[in-house]
Amino acid sequence: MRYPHQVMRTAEPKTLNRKPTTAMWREENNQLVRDFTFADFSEAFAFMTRVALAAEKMDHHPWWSNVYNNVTIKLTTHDAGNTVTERDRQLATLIDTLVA
Ligand SMILES: C[C@H](O)[C@H](O)[C@H]1CNC2=NC(N)=NC(=O)C2=N1
Repeated sequence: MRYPHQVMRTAEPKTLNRKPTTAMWREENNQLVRDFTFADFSEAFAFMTRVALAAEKMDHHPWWSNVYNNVTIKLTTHDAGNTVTERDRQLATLIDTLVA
């Protein structure tokens, strides 16, 4: 049986468990770069929301761009003169767990 609040629910958050079709991180111009392609904008933006919360917790923030279902993330440490540091590698690893 369904309770009223269940009837009101919208679609299941299927977005959060789906694997994107991506290559892994590459190092390019002193940045760790990874491109992600999702099924649609909702999936891409759900992913970005999760990354944003994780980044804020780490106090380490991505450069990123989003066009519809594509997200590109570039990680570098501006406190270290825009070089790749352990903090970038940690955030990359964390981001990987959010799409796994
Ligand atoms: C003051 C603050 O902790 C720093 O500016 C943090 C915030 N987020 C950051 N993010 C990134 N990508 N590089 C940094 O050097 C950095 N530094």
